[in-house]
Amino acid sequence: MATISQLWTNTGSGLATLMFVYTIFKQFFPQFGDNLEPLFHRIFSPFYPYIQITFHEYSGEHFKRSEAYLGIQSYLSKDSSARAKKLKASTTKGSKSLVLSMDDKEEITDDFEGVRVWWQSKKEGASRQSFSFYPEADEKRFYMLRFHRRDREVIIKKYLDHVMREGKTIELKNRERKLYSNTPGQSHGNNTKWSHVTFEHPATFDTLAMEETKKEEIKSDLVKFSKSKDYYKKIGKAWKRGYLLFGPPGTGKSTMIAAMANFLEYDVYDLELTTVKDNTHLRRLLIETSAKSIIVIEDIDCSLNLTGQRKKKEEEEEDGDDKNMIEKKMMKNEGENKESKVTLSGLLNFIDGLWSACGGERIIVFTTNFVDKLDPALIRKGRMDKHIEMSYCCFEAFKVLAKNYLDVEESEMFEEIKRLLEVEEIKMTPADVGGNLLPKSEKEGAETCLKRLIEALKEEKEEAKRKVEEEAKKRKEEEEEKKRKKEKKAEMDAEKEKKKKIEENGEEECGV
Ligand SMILES: Nc1ncnc2c1ncn2[C@@H]1O[C@H](COP(=O)(O)OP(=O)(O)OP(=O)(O)O)[C@@H](O)[C@H]1O
Ligand SMILES: [Mg+2]
Repeated sequence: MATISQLWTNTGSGLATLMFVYTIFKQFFPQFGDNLEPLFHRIFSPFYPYIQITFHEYSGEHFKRSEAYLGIQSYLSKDSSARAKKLKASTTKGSKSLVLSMDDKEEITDDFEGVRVWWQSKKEGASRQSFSFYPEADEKRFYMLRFHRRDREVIIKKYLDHVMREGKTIELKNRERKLYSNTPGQSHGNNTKWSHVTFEHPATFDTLAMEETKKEEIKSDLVKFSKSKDYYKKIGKAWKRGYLLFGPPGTGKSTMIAAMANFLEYDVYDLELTTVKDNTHLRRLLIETSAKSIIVIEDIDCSLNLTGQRKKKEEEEEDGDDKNMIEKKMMKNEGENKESKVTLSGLLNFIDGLWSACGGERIIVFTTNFVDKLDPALIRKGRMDKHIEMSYCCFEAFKVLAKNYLDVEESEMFEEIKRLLEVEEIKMTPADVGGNLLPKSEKEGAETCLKRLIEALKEEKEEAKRKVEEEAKKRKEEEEEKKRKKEKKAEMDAEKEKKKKIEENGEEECGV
C-alpha cells in the first residue's frame, strides 16, 4: 500500500509533468495558451506557493513608458548584464550610453535581505494573425516579479521601494547631463527660456589646481549635502546650499563649478541675470530648473540692476583699480541690461523664498572678483553657506598643474619655482601658470615649459616691483599735491583773515 509521502511525491511529479507539458504547449500554440491560462491557474494555485506581480511597459492612456518599468529596467541592467545569457541593447532618450537589459523570456534572480526573487522579462505577443506594419507596436512587454508568498511583507513593504530607488539612481547616473542657459537668442515672447546643450566640461577635482586639504573639504561638503535629504527635512530647511566663489580673474572659479557638477553628476543652469526681465520671470526660470542641479550666477557684482543702487551708495567710497574694473563691467552690462528690472529682493527671494524649495537638491553658486563690494544681505551665511576663496597659484597647486599639463611629478626646477612662489610671494594665477606650462609645439618638452614658467615668474616679479614703485611714486605725488593744496588753502585763509582785520580796523577808525 502506498504511503502518504509516496502519494505526495507522485502528485508532485504529476503536477510538474503537467506544468512542463503546458509550457511546451503554450510555446507552440500561444493563442490557445493565453486562453487556457486562467483555467490552469485555478487548478494549480492551491499548490503553487508563488506570487507574481507584473509591470507593464506602457500603462495608462498616454503613450508614455511607465516610470516603474524604466526604473526596473535600470535596476536589473546592473545584474542582467553580468548574469543573463540573452541581452538586449537599447538607447533611452537622454541616456549617455547603451542600456543593456535582459532579453525577452530571460530570467534572473535577485536576493534582498535573505529573500530570493525571480525577475522575468516577458512579451505578450500580438495574437492576431493579420499583417501589421508595426509588429512591435502590437507587442506588450512587461517584467514579471515572482516571490514566495511567505515573503510578501518584505517584498511589498521594502523590496519594491528599494528597486525603484536604486533604479532611479542608476538612471540618473546614466543620463546625459545638460548645461542650460537663458540666452536672449532663445527668447519666448518677452521672456528668455532655458535652452540646453550636453554638458561636457572635462574639469574634475583631480585637474583643479588647489591645496589638497581645501579640495577635500569642498568635496566632503558636497557629499554631505547630496546625502542630507532627510536631515534638511528634519531641520525644516529647503534642500539647497549656496556657494560663493571669489577671487581674481583666472583663478578657477568657473572651472571649480564644472568640477563640482562632474563630481556630483548634476546639471548646470547658467543664469544670465542681465537677460531676465523682472522678478516674476526670475521666479519662473527657477521653477523650471530640475533637482540635482547647480544654478550659477557668474560675476554677481556686475550683473544686477541693483548694482545701480549700490553704485550710488558706494560710488564715493570706491577707489583705485577695483572701481574702474567694476565700472567697466557694469557699463558693459548696462548696455545689455536696459530691460532687466530684477531687484535685490527679487534675487534674495530666488535664493531662499518659498519657491526656492520646490524640487530640492540644488546648489546655487555665485562668483565674483570683488567680494567686498557685494551687498552683505546677499552673501550672509544661510544664503551663501560656504565662501570659497580662489586665489593665486601656490606651490601645491602648481604641482597639480605640472602633473596634468606635463606629466611631471618631480624636477630639479621645482625648487626654484617653490622659492619664487613661496619666498618671493610672486602672484600668478593658475590660468597664467597653465598657459606657460602648455607645450607650444610637438618639440617642446617638459623642461622647456618649466623654464618658460620660471622666466615668466621672474618677469612677474619685476612687473610687480615696477607696479609697487609706480604706486609709491603716484602716492607720493598725490600726497605732495595734497600738501601743496593744503598750504595754498592756508595761505588763502591767512590772506582772507588779514583783509578782514584791515577792514575791521578801517571801520573802527571811521567810527572814531
Ligand atoms: N585652479 C585651477 N585649476 C586648474 N585650471 C585652472 C585653475 N584656474 C584657472 N585654470 C585654467 O584657467 C582657465 C580660466 O579659468 P576660469 O575661467 O575657471 O577662471 P575664473 O576664476 O572663472 O576667471 P573669471 O573671474 O575671469 O571668470 C581655465 O580654462 C583653466 O584651464
Ligand atoms: Mg569665470
